[in-house]
Amino acid sequence: MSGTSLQVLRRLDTGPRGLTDAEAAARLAAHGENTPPRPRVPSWPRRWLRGLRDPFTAVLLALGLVSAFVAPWGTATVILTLVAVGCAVRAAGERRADRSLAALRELVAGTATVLRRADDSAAPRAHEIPVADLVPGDVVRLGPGDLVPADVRLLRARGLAVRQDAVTGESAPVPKSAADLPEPHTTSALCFQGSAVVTGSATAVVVATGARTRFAAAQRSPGRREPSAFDRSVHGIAWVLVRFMLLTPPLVLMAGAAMRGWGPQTLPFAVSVAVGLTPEMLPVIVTSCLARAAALLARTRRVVVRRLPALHDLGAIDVLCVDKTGTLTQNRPVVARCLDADGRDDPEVLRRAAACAWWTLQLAELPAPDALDEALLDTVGAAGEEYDGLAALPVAPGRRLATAVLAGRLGHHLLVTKGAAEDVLERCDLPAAERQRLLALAAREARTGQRVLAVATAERPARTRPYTPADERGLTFRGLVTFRDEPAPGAADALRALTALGVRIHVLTGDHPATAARVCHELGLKVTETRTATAAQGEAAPAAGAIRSAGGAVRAGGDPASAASDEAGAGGGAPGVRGGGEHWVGAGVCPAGPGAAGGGSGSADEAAAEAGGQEVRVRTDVAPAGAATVVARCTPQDKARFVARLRAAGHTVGFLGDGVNDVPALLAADVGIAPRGAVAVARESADVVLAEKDLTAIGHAVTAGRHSSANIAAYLRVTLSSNLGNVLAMLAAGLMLPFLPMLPVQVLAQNLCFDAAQFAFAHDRPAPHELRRPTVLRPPAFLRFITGFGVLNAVADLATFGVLALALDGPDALDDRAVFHSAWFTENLLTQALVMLLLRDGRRLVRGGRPGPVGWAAALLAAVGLAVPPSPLGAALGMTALPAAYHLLLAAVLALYALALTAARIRHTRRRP
Ligand SMILES: Nc1ncnc2c1ncn2[C@@H]1O[C@H](COP(=O)(O)OP(=O)(O)OP(=O)(O)O)[C@@H](O)[C@H]1O
Repeated sequence: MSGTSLQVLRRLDTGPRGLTDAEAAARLAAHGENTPPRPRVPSWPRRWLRGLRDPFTAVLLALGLVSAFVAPWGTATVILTLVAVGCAVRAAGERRADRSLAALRELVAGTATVLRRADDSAAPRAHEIPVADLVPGDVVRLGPGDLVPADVRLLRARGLAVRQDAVTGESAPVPKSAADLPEPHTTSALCFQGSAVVTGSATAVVVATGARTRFAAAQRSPGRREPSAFDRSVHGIAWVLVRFMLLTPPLVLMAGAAMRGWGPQTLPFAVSVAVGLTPEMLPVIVTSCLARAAALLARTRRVVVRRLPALHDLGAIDVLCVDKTGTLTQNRPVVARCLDADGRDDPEVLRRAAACAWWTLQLAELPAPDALDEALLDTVGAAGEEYDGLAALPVAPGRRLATAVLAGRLGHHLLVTKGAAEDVLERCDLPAAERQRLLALAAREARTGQRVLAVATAERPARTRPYTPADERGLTFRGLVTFRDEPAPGAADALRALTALGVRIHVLTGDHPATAARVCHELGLKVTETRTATAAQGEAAPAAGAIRSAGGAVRAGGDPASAASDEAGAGGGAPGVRGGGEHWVGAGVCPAGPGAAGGGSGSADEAAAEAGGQEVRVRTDVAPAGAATVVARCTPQDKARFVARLRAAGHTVGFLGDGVNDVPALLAADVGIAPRGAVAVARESADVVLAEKDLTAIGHAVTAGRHSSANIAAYLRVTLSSNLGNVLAMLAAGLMLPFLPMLPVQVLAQNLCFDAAQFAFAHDRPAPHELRRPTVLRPPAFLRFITGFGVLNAVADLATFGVLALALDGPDALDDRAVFHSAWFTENLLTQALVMLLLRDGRRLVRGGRPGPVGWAAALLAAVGLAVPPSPLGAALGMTALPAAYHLLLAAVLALYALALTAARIRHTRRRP
């Protein structure tokens, strides 16, 4: 919307004081709710067609089409039916999952701060209202972490920068200003729905809502992240198999041609064998497993999984990085003490800090005070009213201090600065020794677990030129204010549960290291290492920041033994600050929970980082399993870099954070998790959102992720080793026999039965030990497993036939093709049923006296295997009834196979680390 801000206000029939309640209600009725346009629900055919993009289904389709041209219609029909049914089941699963997620999104819908008046004469008041209730003409306030709730025209803005990639695709923050500029530049005064406020604050008038916003027109989702752990492993396995599948038909063809010359059925048989190898139900079973678990989590724990594969990644995480304030603590600080430079109580320090908070709040027009400012104002009241506020330089991501410029004595301005002790003292005129002493004083307070702000002032000659951070120099130190912030309820239990699940905790915080270490201690985490991450040059260079100690002393390689002795030096395990605070390097943390082992003996799992040309080695695996590390004074980029390094070192990393500072790390992690109460942009960036306060839901979500991953893994293990065994046996038999070991249609029918039985895996319950550690599908280990068991399966198949052929009527029986085909069909389904039961990795066959879903499915599969050959369906498929003696021998052979399978599995389990 073009024009000056005044013209825009007039056109919208509103004013800078906002609408009255009655006007807003009338406009809501006229314009409708400000609900973001619902993502277009794909139609059934579209969903169905999307299923064809899956590599297995695509290969299957190609094989179906080939056989339509070269084979009898039966083969092509069975293959194409498989494709059609697979796509339909998958589309139905996705639709169900989408519906339950859409309903859940309501649970985490956002709010906006709007100025409304009771009637024309009343003063405007800031209200927090649901975003859906905004109307054109409303005046809203925006602050860091907010998602712009509608298309707005800025009326006033301070230091505002927004990320508007959801609308325009540009991912770098864009500066915005309220200035009335000529036509081509007016977009700098517009912010679009779906943009995220990175820094600064603003007051703006709503110009468009709902379907009339730019976001509705663009319908773009925020920038995609790189493939997750889940995508990586499933794709890894899928592509190996697809290659193998593509190789199978030529191999079968060549073998067949060599043995029997080209026959009319050789090509269809080759195609069927390739189909037999395909785990075509993989996408369907993956979707069903994940969708079921996500729906259950939402219902029972109110955990919203916004991206289904994130559930698998949750099950795979071995490291969870958490921020402290608002996640491990309540972020409801209360002023505890105010002290002067000598550590004596001094209420004047508190009054100055509160004056700074008051005027920052007024002048920066933040929609809500920052929690520390709120605590100051709660204690002192409107402390700044005796001054006149002139300018404010608020806190921003990567900037740990705030300054208010007040009118001082005649002809002078008074700068009041409060912020992180290191950052404020760095800007004070002080001898180095005095600075060290004051840092030690701050560290002493922090060691009690309190949050600490330093306060400083400066008097300057009055001027009209605007103030910038460069003016925060030559300050006079006034004292410290400390705050208590209680641990979040449930945080200790949640950490204990995660530790018991084998997840290591790293605390990444913007706060003082000693405060963070103390909070960890109170939550039952024993600190094994604490580091300080500092941006190279304060707030000016967050991008160049690297993890290093505050005093510049780099903790190179972090020797675990020295971490342990640091800890002793800091007071027998109590986390603490040594050497006056600034050279705070390392004390350690170890969880007090199960699996905790003191000290640190991790292997040298290191990642390197460049810091201003200087190579800094950062240990990512210092502590033993379950132990925690604290990295303090992190900028948002430090947090993201730490997460990225852990991922590069092979960990699957979750990040739990609630603030605008946490957004880069939420996006950098395999799984971003936002707690209830997180700012809108953090919720929007997260894969998983907790709708309840209770952090213990994370442990349940991790278990749910492991549950579904374990089922997917069991399905893959069973189906792939069985399919591979069958294909190998068929290839070998094809070379030995003068006829095809099975007719193509029989191969496909048997495959169809097995596929149907596999659905039981979506409903299975994994063995308890599978839920106790991260579940990662590692393609190489996986492929080794299926090759080993596949070969065993093939040997069993061939041995069975050798024995049976000899024991029945001698080698001549092989001439009876129908008997051979029927025997193979039955044997195949029975061995597949056995594999389903025995390769499930320690799961019980029977629970509470009843077989589980996989038990029932295996029984049904075996029954089909026995019943089909003598039935009319069997006759239609070219099979015949088998002699009774065959069944007796088959039972004996199957018993031997079951023994061999169990022995091999036990051996495999023992060898596994
Ligand atoms: N309103 C404020 N005024 C002055 N300084 C502040 C204010 N809020 C925060 N700070 C300073 O900035 C530091 C970093 O704040 P930031 O929001 O990055 O992290 P945090 O809230 O302390 O911790 P976490 O990263 O765990 O959420 C704080 O420790 C404090 O020293």
